[in-house]
Amino acid sequence: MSTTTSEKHGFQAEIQQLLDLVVHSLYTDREIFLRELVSNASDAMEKLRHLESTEKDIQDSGLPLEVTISADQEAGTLTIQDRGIGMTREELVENLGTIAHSGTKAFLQSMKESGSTPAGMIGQFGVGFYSAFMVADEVQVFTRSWRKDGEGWVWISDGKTGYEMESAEGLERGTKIVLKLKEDQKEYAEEYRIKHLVETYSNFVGFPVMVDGKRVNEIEALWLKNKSEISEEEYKAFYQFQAKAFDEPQYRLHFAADAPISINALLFVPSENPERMGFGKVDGGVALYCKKVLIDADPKGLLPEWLRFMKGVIDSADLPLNISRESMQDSALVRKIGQVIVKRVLKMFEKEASGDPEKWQAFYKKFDRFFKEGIATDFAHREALAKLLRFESSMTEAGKLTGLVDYLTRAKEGQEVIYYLVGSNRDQIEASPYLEGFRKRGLEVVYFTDAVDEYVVDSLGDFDGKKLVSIAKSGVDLEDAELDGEALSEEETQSLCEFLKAEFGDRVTQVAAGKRLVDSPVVALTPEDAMTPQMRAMMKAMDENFSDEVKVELEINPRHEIVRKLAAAKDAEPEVAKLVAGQLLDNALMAAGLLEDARETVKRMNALMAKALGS
Ligand SMILES: Nc1ncnc2c1ncn2[C@@H]1O[C@H](COP(=O)(O)OP(=O)(O)OP(=O)(O)O)[C@@H](O)[C@H]1O
Repeated sequence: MSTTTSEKHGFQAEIQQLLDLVVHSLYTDREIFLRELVSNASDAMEKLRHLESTEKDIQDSGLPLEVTISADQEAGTLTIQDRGIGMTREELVENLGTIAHSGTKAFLQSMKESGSTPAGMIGQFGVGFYSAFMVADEVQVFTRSWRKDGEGWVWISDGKTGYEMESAEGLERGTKIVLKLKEDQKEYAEEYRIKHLVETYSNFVGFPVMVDGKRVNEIEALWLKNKSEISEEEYKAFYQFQAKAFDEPQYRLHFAADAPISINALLFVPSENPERMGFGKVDGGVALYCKKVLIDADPKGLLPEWLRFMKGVIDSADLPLNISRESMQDSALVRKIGQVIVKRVLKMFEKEASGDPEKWQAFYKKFDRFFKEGIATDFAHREALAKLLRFESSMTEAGKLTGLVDYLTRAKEGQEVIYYLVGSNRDQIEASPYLEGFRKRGLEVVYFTDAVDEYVVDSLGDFDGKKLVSIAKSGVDLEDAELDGEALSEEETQSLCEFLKAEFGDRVTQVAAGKRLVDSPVVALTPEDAMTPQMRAMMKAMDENFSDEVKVELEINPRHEIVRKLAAAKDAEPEVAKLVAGQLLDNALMAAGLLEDARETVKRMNALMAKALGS
């Protein structure tokens, strides 16, 4: 190379400001400079590829389109070369000496006015090329345009006040950027470091990236390809590479959208849930790209927390490459992308769940907690998530699951609510007296057996306009049913209830006859505004000083033999009647999981046994 002319240029005031910011404020993320330079190189070659279809006269048209990176540890330099469109003299001045990006100008202006440097905002604008000055104290740009008549140029700057330009002979088409690394940034002249950075940030760049003669980026950006061109094997290999996984993906979502935002997404659902295997909360596994260049491997605020089990890639050409990790969460565009993705994912789940219910059930049994968490935390998608819930019910076989949509198709005409019961397992629920009246009337009851279910139902409240109603609570209205056996008269019932209420005092809020029971004499109901037994158990587990008097509503079955005999005994044998009454209440509390102190119960049982034996 022999130089002919030399010109000195001062940077535009904004560039100086920008450089100052980049060099002094972005120091924590210095390594991104390579991503920026490789991305510029790739853009320049992409542009050339476009030109090739329209222009005949292209300088050095046979050159291979690749990025070549070479490090010279002795000299302390790093060189990034591409075979893209290059730049003419005018383009050099325009592109590397002035700021075209209007957002950047506005940002700098607002910062000047406020007089501060909000750290979280810095990365929002394009630092691009200038990030080279984070690691280099001199940058040389050798470039030759694709236009045949142009000559080569070199642009040199220390990134402080301005730059020098000279014409340069003997250059081939494209751009070569030589970084003279700062004394404390020499690590970037080490081959392994550079390789690692390319693998991290530029793995899917659409041109070969060569580091010291070897291609580093081997993986194709599968998400940008047509579905029909991708085999199952390729999908699986990509998933395992991207998610660092060994299992088979369970479900897959691959789509492209142009409006309102450009999105290419390839997402996977793994087959194992590590959280269930005791690994603690997993990190998000969906990475955000802009035109094949990684922006953030785990972008906060893109997808809701409950989707953290998803893996894959979202690529949006509309994103600014330099959006910072901190500003991600505040970005309206990122939020919008997230909304589009969640909608699509939910739709995919719904389709898969109805298309192959068996597969969905098997998957759901492992991943249910995520969907439940979603219901409790993601208000906007609550209803869609509720459709995906699965559970056993009084109409399923043990071990088989059903959903709320199916529940409603089986509901009786005029049934305006969804009945459920919380318990620790199916057997315990089925043995409880609560179910009797519902079974008798053919009303389906959902069994919620997971510790978090009660909380989930509380968050959900209703589904498809139908309220979710616990059958262990008071205030459930049932129609009359044909029941066998004679019942107490209304007056007899009334008088027995009064007797029992007087006997129990404040332990019960009310004693009344009801329609829920068939085979049991009494049942304890949780008053509508009171804590449920499950909540109580949880509170007690969390706080040893927790104390709150148990209060229930007692429902009696006026057809039950014990109840009928008790009605007679309360006048004839008041002493026995009192013992029986006390025992009935304790039995009901036991069935409800609410008997907290059994000392009185045991004493009473002993007295009853003594009576039964005639002593
Ligand atoms: N390797 C290159 N070959 C050709 N032109 C380049 C090259 N690198 C940079 N340029 C030109 O310089 C301009 C400024 O680059 P810079 O990286 O600062 O911003 P950008 O690429 O436009 O935006 P951003 O990096 O924020 O996405 C580019 O738009 C491009 O025209």
